[in-house]
Amino acid sequence: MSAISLSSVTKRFGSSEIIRGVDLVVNAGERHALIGPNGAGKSTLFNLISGQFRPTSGQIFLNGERSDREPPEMIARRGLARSFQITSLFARLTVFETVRLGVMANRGIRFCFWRSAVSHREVTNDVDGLLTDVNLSHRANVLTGELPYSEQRALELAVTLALRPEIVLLDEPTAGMSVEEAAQTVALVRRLTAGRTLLVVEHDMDVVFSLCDRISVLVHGRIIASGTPEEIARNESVNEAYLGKAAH
Ligand SMILES: Nc1ncnc2c1ncn2[C@@H]1O[C@H](COP(=O)(O)OP(=O)(O)OP(=O)(O)O)[C@@H](O)[C@H]1O
Repeated sequence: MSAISLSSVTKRFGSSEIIRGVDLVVNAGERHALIGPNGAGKSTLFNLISGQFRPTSGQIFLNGERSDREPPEMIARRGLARSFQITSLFARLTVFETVRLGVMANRGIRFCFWRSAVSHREVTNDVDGLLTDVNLSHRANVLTGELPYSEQRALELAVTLALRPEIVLLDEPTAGMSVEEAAQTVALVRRLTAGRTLLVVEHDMDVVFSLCDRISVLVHGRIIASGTPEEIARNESVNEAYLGKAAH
């Protein structure tokens, strides 16, 4: 069963075709990396899957059902969450308050929060659980803007997971991190995405090859290969178009 499936998807901005006929399948429960050079269209593809953009042509399916005509809120309700760089938005909120916004949004989406009186305790328990999951319990009362960078990214993960998604889209979760921080983040992402489907854009090939079950390579708006890390590592056109250069 595919969690995400794209069929002949294109996206134009004015006269430039950025996504040029993408077929992509992300199986339910797998961790799938989307890699490719700068400007290949990876963020655009994320925006198409999460409903921020509509394809110019082609079709997108989530869990087998067409999704490309639906707005982002509807797609979130279908169980897809993507990470956002939220920490600059909520710099004056504490870590606890920031995660609570995510929990409240999720309850609003799923349980008609405005109608049912959900107890303060339930929300607090959810927030505490998420903070424990991302190892930020000890930071609950710190202002978001004062967290060190890697903890800001962990906080984004907590807010993304507050939506209790089946499908998670992460955009460069280890960008700007030291080797040690990146390794910790990989362990965290691995643990927190167990039992879910993950599609991740990532430039660090160590992260990609250690975290993901399958990899798709996007070059100039086209998927030039999809396969296991081993298949991708020995694919000649991938090495020519991307990995060789990345290694270089
Ligand atoms: N809203 C837009 N309007 C016009 N052009 C856009 C828009 N969004 C993206 N593009 C163009 O699409 C191309 C692909 O951009 P995109 O950000 O998707 O690439 P990327 O693979 O994510 O790159 P990077 O790895 O550098 O983040 C770029 O040339 C960009 O300028």
